[in-house]
Amino acid sequence: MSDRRLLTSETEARSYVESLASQEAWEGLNRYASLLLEENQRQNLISKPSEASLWLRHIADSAQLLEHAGLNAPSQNTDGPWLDLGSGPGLPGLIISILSPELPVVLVESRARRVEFLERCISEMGLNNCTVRGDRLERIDPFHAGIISARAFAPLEKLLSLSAPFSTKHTRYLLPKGRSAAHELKRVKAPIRKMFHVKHSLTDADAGIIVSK
Ligand SMILES: C[S@@+](CC[C@H](N)C(=O)[O-])C[C@H]1O[C@@H](n2cnc3c(N)ncnc32)[C@H](O)[C@@H]1O
Repeated sequence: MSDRRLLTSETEARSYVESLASQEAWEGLNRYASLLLEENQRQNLISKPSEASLWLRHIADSAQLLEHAGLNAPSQNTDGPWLDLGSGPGLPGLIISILSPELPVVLVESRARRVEFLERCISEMGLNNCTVRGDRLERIDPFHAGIISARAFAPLEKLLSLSAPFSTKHTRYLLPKGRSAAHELKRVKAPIRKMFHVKHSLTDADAGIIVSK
């Protein structure tokens, strides 16, 4: 455990994210951080205590998914878009779309005020690769996603069942599950369990990301 990479401060988190970003993306992420903090005064997008560690707790925590996306691997099917379920304020989907402007990203979010915020961010930052579906996932006509992410969306079994119409055998799941990752994976049936493993999170020594093999 001790040799694991771990980000422990806002400064480290910002440097980490900057290392993944082009100049344009870095400016976009800083703009997003301002918009998010401003909007958080009007609606509850992130917890108030986590505002002070926005880059560590939310932005770096989202950005690290790119390390597990396998986007440069020839075997990775990127025919379908990156689909982010229950995006809330755009975590992680909007962060991914800012960092990867060539990658089509679809955000699904059911709450109208959150959808309005996502649409405003997309418009103000000119994110041509990102679209929002403002509805419950269950009501959206299925399409095939290359990658499916979901952060704080639903328990694993429910998440897999809701997202099944959007996945193929090539779809990669990236599911930041906080401190419950290993426990959640243990609780699902063996055939499903074998399709996933848990990667360490860079932002919390006890947190994990459930990733499909
Ligand atoms: C706990 S929040 C997490 C938001 C964000 N992913 C994050 O990490 O901050 C879960 C979000 O999923 C949305 N949501 C819950 N069930 C949904 C569904 N069936 N379809 C679409 N969105 C849903 C909620 O409105 C909420 O914004």
